[in-house]
Amino acid sequence: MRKTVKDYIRTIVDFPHEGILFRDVTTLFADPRGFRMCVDQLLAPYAGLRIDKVAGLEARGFILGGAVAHQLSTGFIPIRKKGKLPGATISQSYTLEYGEAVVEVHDDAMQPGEKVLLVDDLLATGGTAEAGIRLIERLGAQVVGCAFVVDLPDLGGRKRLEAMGMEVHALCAFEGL
Ligand SMILES: O=P(O)(O)OC[C@H]1O[C@H](OP(=O)(O)OP(=O)(O)O)[C@H](O)[C@@H]1O
Ligand SMILES: Nc1ncnc2[nH]cnc12
Repeated sequence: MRKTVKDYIRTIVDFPHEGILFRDVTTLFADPRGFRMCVDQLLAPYAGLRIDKVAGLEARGFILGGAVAHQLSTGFIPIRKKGKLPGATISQSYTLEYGEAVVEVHDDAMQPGEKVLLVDDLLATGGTAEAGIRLIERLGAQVVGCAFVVDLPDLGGRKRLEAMGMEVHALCAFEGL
């Protein structure tokens, strides 16, 4: 039987903490057929739509977002952890399992009215993606979709983003944490 995207994803038990099943996409990215399938499936719903920019969330969203932007012939915008971008930025804080984190984008990375596709490898609580969406919207651009390889539905991220009016696309789901 032909392998699906999900078949290429490796699960590491107890990383980074005991009790966590870490869904490791490096094995998907390392396989030429797997990586191509994954990028093709991520962008398929958006073929024919106007997309001005693809935004990727650090770090694994950069690998996917760059490939998707290349395929769609758009620019790529990195949304980075605090302190990494060299130009003037706007910042958005979000909640992690323990404490808070901050993501940033260059304040001239998008223009008002531009249509942006947000890409990341995995949707868990949705905190990271929500922070990315808020940054894009604060620049006056519009998020036309949020595309992920993996959804962890038990952590509620999809519901959280859909409650914000977002269109969420994920290639596969893993039940449990
Ligand atoms: O939906 P959430 O609960 O916000 O979790 C999802 C985020 O967590 C992971 O990144 P991580 O924060 O581990 O950063 P990294 O990619 O830099 O390792 C993943 O790549 C997503 O960006
Ligand atoms: N279970 C998980 N596997 C990989 N990345 C994650 N980010 C948050 N939860 C994760």
